[in-house]
Amino acid sequence: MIVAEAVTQAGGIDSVLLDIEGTTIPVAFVHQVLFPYAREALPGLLATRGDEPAVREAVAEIAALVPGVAPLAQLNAWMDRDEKIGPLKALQGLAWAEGYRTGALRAALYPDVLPALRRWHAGGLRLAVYSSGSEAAQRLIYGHTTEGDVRGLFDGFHDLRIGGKREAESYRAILAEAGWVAGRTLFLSDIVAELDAAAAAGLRTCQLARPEDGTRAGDTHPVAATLDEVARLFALPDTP
Ligand SMILES: CSCCC(=O)C(=O)COP(=O)(O)O
Ligand SMILES: [Mg+2]
Repeated sequence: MIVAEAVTQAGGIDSVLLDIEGTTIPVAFVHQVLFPYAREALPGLLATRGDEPAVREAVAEIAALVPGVAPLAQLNAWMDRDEKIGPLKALQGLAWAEGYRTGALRAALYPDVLPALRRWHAGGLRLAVYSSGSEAAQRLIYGHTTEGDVRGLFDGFHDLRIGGKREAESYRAILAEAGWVAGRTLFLSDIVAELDAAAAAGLRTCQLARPEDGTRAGDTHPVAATLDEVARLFALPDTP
């Protein structure tokens, strides 16, 4: 755990980019609630909503990526391997929209997340999301938390259309789009490969290793178990 390095880098951060799964939302919620819900809903969605532009576009993308394979078979194969692929993420987002609409789905963030994000936002930090989940899915999650609609905390929502989370170029593109400065932006994620890519683009980084998720702490980035710990390590606003 590189605590000393974080302490020497404290201060000077004005923007925070946040991963979702394993960072603001429990891995269990994504894997035991969201993913099974989408897996069950996708056959019906493909069968009944194939004329909708978003569905047509995703199906065409699947055909371009894996010609000759039935879309549902390919989606199931990707879900089996938890692949982060644009058309799968787009269709999962459409499936979840129905779940949030009916009330079957509601996003339970880790308990430390909303208090910390509210303090950071009130303290003047700019916040944005970068997740493999589609932008629509990100807005659904933060629009339907157990504490209501908190989308207003965020300035931006970035997904795989800007590039993969393990590629430095994606972080450069996000900074360019947001007008943020790399050295004053902190990226939070549970995945070391994502943090490595962000660090290669010049961002500051901190790994969230949540005990309840069994996340293994790496040894190349500062590590925190909660957003309160992140705030202490990086001297973010209104640290409790
Ligand atoms: C937008 S919520 C669903 C998250 C998701 O589909 C996923 O694959 C997790 O990706 P993340 O980049 O947030 O770890
Ligand atoms: Mg994650």
